[in-house]
Amino acid sequence: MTRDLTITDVRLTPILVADPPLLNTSGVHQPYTPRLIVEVVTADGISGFGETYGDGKYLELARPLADRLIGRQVSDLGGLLTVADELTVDRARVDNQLDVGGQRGVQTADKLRLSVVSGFEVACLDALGKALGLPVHALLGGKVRDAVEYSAYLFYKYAAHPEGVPCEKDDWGAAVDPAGVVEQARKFKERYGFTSFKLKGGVFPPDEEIAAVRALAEAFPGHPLRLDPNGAWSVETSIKVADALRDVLEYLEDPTLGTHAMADVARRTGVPLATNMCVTTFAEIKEAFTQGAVQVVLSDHHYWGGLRNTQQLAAICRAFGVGVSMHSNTHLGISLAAMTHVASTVPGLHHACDSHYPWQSEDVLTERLTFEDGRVTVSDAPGLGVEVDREKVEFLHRRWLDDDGSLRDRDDAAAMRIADPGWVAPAVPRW
Ligand SMILES: O=C([O-])C(=O)C[C@H](O)[C@@H](O)C(=O)[O-]
Ligand SMILES: [Mg+2]
Repeated sequence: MTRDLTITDVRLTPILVADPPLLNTSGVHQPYTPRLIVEVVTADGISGFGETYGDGKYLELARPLADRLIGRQVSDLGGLLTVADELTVDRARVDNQLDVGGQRGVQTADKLRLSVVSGFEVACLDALGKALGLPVHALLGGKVRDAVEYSAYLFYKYAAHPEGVPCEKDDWGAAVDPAGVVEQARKFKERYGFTSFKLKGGVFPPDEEIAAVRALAEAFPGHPLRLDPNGAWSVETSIKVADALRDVLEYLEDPTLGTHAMADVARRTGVPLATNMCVTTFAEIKEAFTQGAVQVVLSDHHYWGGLRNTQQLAAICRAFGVGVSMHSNTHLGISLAAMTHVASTVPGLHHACDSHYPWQSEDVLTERLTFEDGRVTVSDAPGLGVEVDREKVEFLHRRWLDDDGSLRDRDDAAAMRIADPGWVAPAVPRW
């Protein structure tokens, strides 16, 4: 049967989703965080869904991109990138700006455009797959594994958001010391079967974080462990931590900022370094790889510009003998499905991928995706293989509409100031 793949409508729905009080080097997560749900509709009435960052700077590019897609084909993924390239980015959004509290380095117009287009690319692939009766992994060339392994993403965490702040409750408890971190890891293992553990560091002085990783190693012997302080340490501190943990770390993630500093640490410790900060664009690859600055690149289809770019990144990594895995920010089930499809197509995925999904008690799917033995099964249903619940989207959109603007742009430092009014995101390196 011939299908009409013409895009006739693109619906953009900004939402706010519950987020627990997770600590990182800039502060703490706010009780609700913005995401954007992208729905692409074809002439045949098929809807495809994607999600991406929902902060204002992304929304202001998403609308003009949506308008320019009407009349194009959902299958025209190359053209989608070309259209996105033409979007004008407000200079104030990029001049001297950091993204996600600096976790992706300096903001650029290209990074902004790629982050927006990623949600549209996934939506187009979902619609195309549904139209053709093919899963997204088949559109990407086919899966090479039936399930994708994820790691437990451990965070230092307060028991609750500050008294009086509207929020959803969670049952994870506090984790502000080694015993709390081990307890959290136990829950992750019990609930989802994860066997790799990543601790988000850069929160407490390095000796305390070394003690937490040691406690994990003792509680879970032989399990791959990672520590990620988001560049909070100097080269000398990074070397000290690497030396203290070399026998238990699978890798150290972004201990310090910048290619030269990372290369110095890698050279002087021999501990593998992973990154989602020093290599975040194709342009940064050459220098980082030739200097030996990173041994594992953590791709994130949201900011690399989609699933096809993620595959290209993986191919480049393979050519250089550099490992590849996946980074994650707060995301919902649409993105977990997208991550799982693309990860299923990447040969040589030797490290469990990151995912924040277990931290999200709310979702826009009729049925949440599940982890079995730490793995998500790759769906063979058409498109992403997930169904979006419009009532849930509407509920979370209503929350976004009702917000006075204070939660519409992620600000971990502002959230920290509610508990600690003098807080400013520390300059890095902090230690
Ligand atoms: O470096 C990383 O893995 C991240 O950037 C993940 C998240 O952004 C995490 O640090 C967070 O949300 O606080
Ligand atoms: Mg990281």
